[in-house]
Amino acid sequence: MSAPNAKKVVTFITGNARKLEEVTAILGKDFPFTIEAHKVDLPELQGEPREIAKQKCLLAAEKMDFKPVIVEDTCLCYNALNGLPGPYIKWFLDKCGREGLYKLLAGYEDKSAYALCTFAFYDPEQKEAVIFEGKCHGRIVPPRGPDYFGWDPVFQPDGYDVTYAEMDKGIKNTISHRFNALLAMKNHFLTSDSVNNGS
Ligand SMILES: O=c1[nH]c(=O)c2ncn([C@@H]3O[C@H](COP(=O)(O)OP(=O)(O)OP(=O)(O)O)[C@@H](O)[C@H]3O)c2[nH]1
Ligand SMILES: [Mg+2]
Repeated sequence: MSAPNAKKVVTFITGNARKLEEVTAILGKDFPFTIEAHKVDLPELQGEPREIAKQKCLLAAEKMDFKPVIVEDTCLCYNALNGLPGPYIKWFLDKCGREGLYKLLAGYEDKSAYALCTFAFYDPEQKEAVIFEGKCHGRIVPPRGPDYFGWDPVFQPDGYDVTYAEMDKGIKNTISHRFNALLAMKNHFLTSDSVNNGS
């Protein structure tokens, strides 16, 4: 049995170590759950971002015997392409590389884009996935900065003259799509009865 004031545990299911690093850094200590990570490569689903996150979350919950889990799905959306590559950015990055992600927009003047992060939390009491979204607007530029994380070198957030890859991690983690989605999730839990009652 856990101590009365022990934090509940929620498992973050992801196959991506970089995501986990950022989530841990952003949530810090003032999150009402203890985050445990579990590495599972979940299927890359098709469709609209919210529906993908919801289905991904239900698959993850099933694997974890319907305990509380969170998953996250990230999109990189080009305005000139009506939101594509969007949820398919993982394959575009894999097949075209970072330079290719920039060259995709060669025929378009509009280089604007947004990064979209969608978290889904499986709530065992409600038996449903609750969705939290966060965005960061910017534009697609020729790759600059270290190749540490995915498409970070080609995304330059609005208001900055450096890419995600060039900026200090501490700055990225206070303006990013992931930060904004986690802020929404954190606010939900800080006002949620089930967490505050310790039930
Ligand atoms: O430069 C980046 N900065 C970011 O902040 C970021 N967040 C995600 N990604 C990449 O975008 C694709 C999303 O696909 P994705 O959401 O399915 O992730 P994934 O399959 O790697 O992990 P997961 O699905 O097991 O959680 C994958 O290629 C990720 O590496 C990022 N790249
Ligand atoms: Mg994935």
